[in-house]
Amino acid sequence: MASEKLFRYIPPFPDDVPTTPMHVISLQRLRSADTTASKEVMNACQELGFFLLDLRGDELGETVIGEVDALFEVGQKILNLPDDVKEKYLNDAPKSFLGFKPRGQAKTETNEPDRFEWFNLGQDGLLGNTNPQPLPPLINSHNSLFTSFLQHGQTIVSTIASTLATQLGLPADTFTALQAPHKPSGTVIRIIKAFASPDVKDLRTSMIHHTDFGTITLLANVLGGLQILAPGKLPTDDAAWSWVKPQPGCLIVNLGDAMVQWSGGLLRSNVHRINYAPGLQRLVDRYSLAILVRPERNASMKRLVGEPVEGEEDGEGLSAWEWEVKKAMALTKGEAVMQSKGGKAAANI
Ligand SMILES: O=C(O)CCC(=O)C(=O)O
Ligand SMILES: [Fe+2]
Repeated sequence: MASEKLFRYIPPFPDDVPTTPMHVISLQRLRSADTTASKEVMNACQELGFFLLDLRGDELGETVIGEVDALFEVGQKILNLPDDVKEKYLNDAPKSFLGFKPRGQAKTETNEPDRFEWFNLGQDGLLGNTNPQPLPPLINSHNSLFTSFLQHGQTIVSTIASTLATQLGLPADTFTALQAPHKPSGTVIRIIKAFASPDVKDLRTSMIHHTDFGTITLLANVLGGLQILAPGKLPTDDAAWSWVKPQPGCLIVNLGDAMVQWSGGLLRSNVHRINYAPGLQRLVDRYSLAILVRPERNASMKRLVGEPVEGEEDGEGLSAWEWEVKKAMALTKGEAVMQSKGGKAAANI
């Protein structure tokens, strides 16, 4: 997450909206294998599938805070490039999700066009795993910043993944070995612009509710707008949604479906969405930044804990790439049920 600095120039997050209670876990304590912090990560990943990671006071964390600040500035410029530049780097969905996604390419739950744009910058091109991704000069000129942010983010992801493996009684490198940054994968850095919602008659979702496909997502928010669905509730239940209040110096961490699959349902990927920003925050455009880590293409999606359960989705025999294509196809055919997966009911935090 960004430093205090970026929070100074935005309308305040209101104090009269329901917010999601979340564990705040210190990166410094996690990196020194602190038992309490490790158990707390495990609990958060079973109960909600989301937690806040406090980067402050850790050398790597402080570096990432600086990189997030710099990337928020660049990201805003990238997402405001003229349309004729963006058109040259459009994604080729569903074949490839790299590049710009224009506003309205997907639908919201009311079947209306979505209200966000994004740019997906692939890890493979950045780290030389494949040919470079065609990039606008504005991104190319910041290649080293994007690359170091990605590498630092991957170090954080690997700390979380090893903590979870150890907590599950597996060898520490169980998950990290399946998502090595130098092996081809669908891992991306994503910058998002969710448009302001000035019209009170048109307060609706920007990005439809979903779970992330991959393993671990690191997310930097400054403005509100991200909402989490309470475990056990239906997305159609308005009262079941609460807002995430962004905290300076903290990243939002959430697990994706691949971690649920590998852990045989012990870990949780929770439904979330981008709604309009709360209070006066809805009057300004909202930018966010994420690293969405996916398993390497050839990784096995076999569950590593417990036995397959009849009737439950099973990746046995599938590679990560085949598993992702199967999921993407189900999504486009409207067959996918966007519901939280795995985990156990939340205790009071
Ligand atoms: O921008 C955000 O706060 C969330 C974005 C998100 O959920 C996603 O890109 O998968
Ligand atoms: Fe997401």
